[in-house]
Amino acid sequence: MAEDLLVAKGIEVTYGGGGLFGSRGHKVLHGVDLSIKRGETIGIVGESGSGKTTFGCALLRLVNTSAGTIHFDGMDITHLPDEQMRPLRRRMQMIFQDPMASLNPRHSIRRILVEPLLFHRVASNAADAEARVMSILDRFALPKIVLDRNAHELSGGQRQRIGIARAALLEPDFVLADEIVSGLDVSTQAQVLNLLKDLSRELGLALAFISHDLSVIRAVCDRVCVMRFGKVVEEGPCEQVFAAPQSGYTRALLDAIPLPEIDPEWLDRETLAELSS
Ligand SMILES: Nc1ncnc2c1ncn2[C@@H]1O[C@H](COP(=O)(O)OP(=O)(O)OP(=O)(O)O)[C@@H](O)[C@H]1O
Repeated sequence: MAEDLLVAKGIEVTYGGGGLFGSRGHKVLHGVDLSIKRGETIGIVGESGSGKTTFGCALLRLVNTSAGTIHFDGMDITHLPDEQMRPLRRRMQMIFQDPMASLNPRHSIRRILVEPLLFHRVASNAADAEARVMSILDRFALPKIVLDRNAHELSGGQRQRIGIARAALLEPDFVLADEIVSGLDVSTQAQVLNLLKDLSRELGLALAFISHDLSVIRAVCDRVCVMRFGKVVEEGPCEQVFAAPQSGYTRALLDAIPLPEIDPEWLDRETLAELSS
């Protein structure tokens, strides 16, 4: 059985607090436990405000935790100082819902893809970086011309693929994808999800997929973790949770979804080819 890559135990996060009047702040995570194995894809689902993004950010050490522990690849990173976190940053990538917000609008796509490769020393020199970028463009079915464009000159689906390519180029062990397909039309969603699934399989990377859309989670994830009010109310293999949810909240979430927009069938290549022909 694959080993745990990321293990979070008893995570608590409080926003605000302190200040002039000594406010206690707003506690949004109340002891969240989750472990993710190498090569595993886990979906984190729950209504708006349930704490999904906060939890994802806590896993990546992007927000401070007030209690709990986070282990990455066997190392306790809960309070690791920034300079010791830096080499781990390459291995823990995040892909955002709005790629426009994460792709510098003043930089060409070439620069956006090449610079992190040199910064993190994944590529040994500029020529090596360029070669790696070229091969991922092919892999992601992106035309070479996008390299000379800026993010606002691309389509939403292309931008999202660039966001994924930038993360994948760094050869991470863990990728957190936060609502990355919610702004895309259904067939583009399927293409983006397909790419991520393939990458996770090929690179053996662990993928945490935050979505409020249960059909997306069901289409791509091995396991699902259902959150409500900053706690995990249910967690287990997707098939099991979708077929026989144990918590009333999960049942309510499932009952509330309309017929799935993304049929898992859509994720096979032949269907995709049919769609795009
Ligand atoms: N930087 C912040 N400062 C203060 N409160 C915050 C901050 N970020 C999030 N919150 C609050 O924390 C709670 C959880 O927010 P979070 O974004 O983690 O939930 P979510 O489940 O990801 O929601 P959504 O699906 O709408 O993105 C919400 O009440 C939100 O208002």
